[in-house]
Amino acid sequence: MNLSRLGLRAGDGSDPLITGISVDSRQVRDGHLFAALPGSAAHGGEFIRYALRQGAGAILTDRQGAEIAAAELAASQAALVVAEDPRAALAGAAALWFQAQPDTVVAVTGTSGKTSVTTFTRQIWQALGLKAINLGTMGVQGDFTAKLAHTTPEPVTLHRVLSEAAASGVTHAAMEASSHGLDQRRLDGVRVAAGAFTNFSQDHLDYHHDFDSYFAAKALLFSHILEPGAAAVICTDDARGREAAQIARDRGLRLMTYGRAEGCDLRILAQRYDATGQELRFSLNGRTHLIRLNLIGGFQAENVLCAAGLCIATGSDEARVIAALPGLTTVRGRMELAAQRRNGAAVFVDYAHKPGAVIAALQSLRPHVMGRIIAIVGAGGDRDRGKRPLMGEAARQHADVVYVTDDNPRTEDPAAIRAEVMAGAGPDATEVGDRAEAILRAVDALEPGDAALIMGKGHETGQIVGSDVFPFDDAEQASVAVAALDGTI
Ligand SMILES: CC(=O)N[C@H]1[C@@H](OP(=O)(O)OP(=O)(O)OC[C@H]2O[C@@H](n3ccc(=O)[nH]c3=O)[C@H](O)[C@@H]2O)O[C@H](CO)[C@@H](O)[C@@H]1O[C@H](C)C(=O)N[C@@H](C)C(=O)N[C@H](CCC(=O)O)C(=O)O
Ligand SMILES: Nc1ncnc2c1ncn2[C@@H]1O[C@H](COP(=O)(O)OP(=O)(O)OP(=O)(O)O)[C@@H](O)[C@H]1O
Ligand SMILES: N[C@H](CCC[C@H](N)C(=O)O)C(=O)O
Ligand SMILES: [Mg+2]
Repeated sequence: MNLSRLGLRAGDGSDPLITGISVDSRQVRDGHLFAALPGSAAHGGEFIRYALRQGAGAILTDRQGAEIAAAELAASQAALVVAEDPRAALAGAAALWFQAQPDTVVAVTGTSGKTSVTTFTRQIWQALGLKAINLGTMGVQGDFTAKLAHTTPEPVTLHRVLSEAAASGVTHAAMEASSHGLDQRRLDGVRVAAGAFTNFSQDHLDYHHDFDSYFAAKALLFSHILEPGAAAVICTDDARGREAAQIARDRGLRLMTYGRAEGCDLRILAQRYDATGQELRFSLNGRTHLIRLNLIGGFQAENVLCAAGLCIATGSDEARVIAALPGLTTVRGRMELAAQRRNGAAVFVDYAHKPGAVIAALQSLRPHVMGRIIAIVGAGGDRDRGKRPLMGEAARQHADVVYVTDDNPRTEDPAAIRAEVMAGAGPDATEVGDRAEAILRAVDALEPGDAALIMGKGHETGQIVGSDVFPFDDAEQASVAVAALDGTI
């Protein structure tokens, strides 16, 4: 495909044949377009010289990138495209390069719940007989599978995956729109039929610096990505959700609100919890429905209604969507029932890895449990240290028994991390460095009616120690512990 067919124009008017697109100089091959993007650690312009050496046929960058590599560019035959916003230009080029995408793509943003909502959306579509995928933190799942390194991949990977999925017959895709992804224009070339906003709380302030710019990134889904006439499914329980809804209205989107507040199009009216799930009473456009969800945690009802809203807003039959909800199954590592003792006590695994999530996970488990909640908590190395005592404290306040253990110590001293978590967890907490042993001891302590909640790793399958990754899966360890104690799996 020629450069001009990718929506790009070289300064000297040349229009070379492009053989592929790369954002990393190390992946450049003969005739590739290399996108040299401004980065946080470096400017991609620094790598133009390597890209040229690897045979790049064209360079897409901004003015700064062109200046950095001025000498090398002058000495080369490669076409140079200087764009005001090279990330947006790259997104457009990647979309034109790969062309195909599933007919219906929806995108979900919000601090928590993106993986859950996209997974439920995919499950509903499949239940309706459609070929569907979800795409995000856990890779691509459903009727087409692939591994991903990012929640929202950069445009070349994103469009490659979308076009491969479409080629394999997938017609429906639900993707996570991370705030990094929105801010970096990774989704700009995707035709999105509906967007959703789940909720807003503290996260990623290292990147976005303050709450307003973090929100502004999320709001781009409604102000920028979705075209007028597309649908917006928004939880209006919090002030930021209401702000997003206003943006959607102003843009001429078809707004569907959900939540607990009066006036929501999809409204949670009541929930009743038991050991294996919950009964949910909700209304849709004024009509009341009562269904059973085999899902643990009050917040999953919000995620389910969001998913239902996305399906209905993109044309699925309302009655069939509602009929599919009782069949939804737990998302891997999100309040997942991992194992059960012979005495009935349950072991759950959840991806809560920040203080707010620890509180939400423990609070949402409470009404399902007659007896005690035994929490297993730890914090990752080489990450925000401030959250460690807060996570310990959250466990102390919202669980009955607390075990503090390791969670991806990475390059830090695991004992030092545990000490910081213990500072919040208090003197009654038990420190057990080895995560498998901590799980075994917690499972051993379970009495009838109790439940254990293993937090922090969710779907992860490795424990990162130094630069090594040791196979480790919380759900599997829970089963192993139950088998060791009860002689069954
Ligand atoms: C902070 C951030 O988002 N960074 C993204 C950004 O790169 P950067 O600014 O870090 O890149 P850099 O290291 O400064 O290098 C600048 C440029 O030079 C290029 N380069 C670099 C080295 C080289 O040898 N050759 C080369 O061409 C890089 O590809 C890059 O384009 O642009 C790159 C290319 O598009 C992304 O791969 C990179 O994601 C990094 C790896 C990352 O970890 N991002 C995370 C924080 C992220 O995006 N997370 C979100 C949300 C997760 C969540 O919700 O928890 C996600 O969607 O996954
Ligand atoms: N609607 C919700 N409200 C509050 N907390 C939630 C909600 N949904 C999920 N959570 C909590 O957040 C954790 C992560 O959920 P999920 O993976 O669905 O979110 P995410 O937005 O994809 O997160 P990430 O940005 O880490 O990928 C869950 O394990 C649970 O503890
Ligand atoms: N996206 C998050 C996930 C954290 C998961 C937890 N298990 C940890 O390692 O801290 C991070 O990399 O900070
Ligand atoms: Mg996610």
